[in-house]
Amino acid sequence: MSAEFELCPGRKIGGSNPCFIIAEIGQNHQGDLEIAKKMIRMAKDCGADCAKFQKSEIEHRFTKLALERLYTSPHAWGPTYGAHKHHLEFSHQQYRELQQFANEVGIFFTASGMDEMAVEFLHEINVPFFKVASADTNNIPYLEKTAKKGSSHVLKLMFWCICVGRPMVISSGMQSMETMRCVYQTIKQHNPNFTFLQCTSAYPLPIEHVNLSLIPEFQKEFPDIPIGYSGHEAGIHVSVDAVALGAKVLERHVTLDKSWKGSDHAASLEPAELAELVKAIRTVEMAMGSPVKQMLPCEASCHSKLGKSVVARKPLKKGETLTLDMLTVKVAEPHGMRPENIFKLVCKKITVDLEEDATITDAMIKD
Ligand SMILES: CC(=O)N[C@H](C=O)[C@@H](O)[C@H](O)[C@H](O)COP(=O)(O)O
Ligand SMILES: C=C(OP(=O)(O)O)C(=O)O
Repeated sequence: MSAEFELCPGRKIGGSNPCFIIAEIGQNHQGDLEIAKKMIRMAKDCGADCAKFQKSEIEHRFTKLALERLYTSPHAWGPTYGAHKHHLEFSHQQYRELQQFANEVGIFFTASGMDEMAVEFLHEINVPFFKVASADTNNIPYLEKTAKKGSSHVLKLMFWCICVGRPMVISSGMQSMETMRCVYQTIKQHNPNFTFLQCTSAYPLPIEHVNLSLIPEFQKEFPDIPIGYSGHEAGIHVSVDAVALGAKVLERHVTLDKSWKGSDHAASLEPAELAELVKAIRTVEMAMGSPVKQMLPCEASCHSKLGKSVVARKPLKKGETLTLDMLTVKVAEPHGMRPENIFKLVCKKITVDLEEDATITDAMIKD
């Protein structure tokens, strides 16, 4: 069972807690605040736990030349990458409005801080946890500063004031396991509460590069943190499988319409798919059930109709010493000794006369 911690007020992840589902609105709002609000409401209506955005302080995230780069993609919102990114970026005031809206709707609200200044802002508005996008996962100075950020959960004990780090959800796209080990060591020094998400950063992600088997591998490498999955493949099935393999956090891009302009829409889930995904995850979690193998009360009726017992293969005389060829296994009436115990009867004495097919019970046996 993986470690658990409180990711958002009153909501733990890891252990046997339900998978925490993040609806990644990202930049699928097209730069339109009203669409962003519709998407927050949609995420809530579909049963997601959290609505997430991507916050950049553009001049801190990109170099001048990167912003001046021509962006000729059909998904471009401007002639240069800078113009494109500015079109998609909400202001601080707009973020506060979205946060307030999410609060009213009743869904957790956060964003990936796409640079250190963005993290400062998210800290200021008191998001419940920091999401580290894959592109920053090997940005060690950023990780150190982010991990050190105190949270609103400040415990005041007499003269002591203990700051518990704001939890972190860290994606692993474009990274190696060696880098992830270094990330683990970096974060762990400052913040005990974090999770790694298996992620491959391709949009849409070809199924052969999903590598779900990395979920148990991550869990082996880092047994004391919960592991999750950030998926960019089309459809919902792989994400449900990720949960069956132990993902305790699941992040998927969401959209109001996959055909819209924008790099992420094609690999995103429309509302009906998100609702189906949430339902399927809750179903598979229930189906994962218990690791203890035993006959369950719900199997009693099947067992009573078709469960087998040890019976006499031929007529037996009171006092006879049993050998294996005197016994067989059948669906019998009444039920008797369980078949797995048949070998224990060999060399024991039968204390009653029995007809062929008669059920053998414990009470009929003597050493
Ligand atoms: C790696 C990373 O940050 N990926 C993000 C999260 O998955 C994406 O949402 C990008 O922001 C998006 O694909 C960028 O698209 P464009 O370049 O058209 O603005
Ligand atoms: C890029 C992001 O996520 P991921 O790396 O998980 O795709 C993000 O959270 O902005």
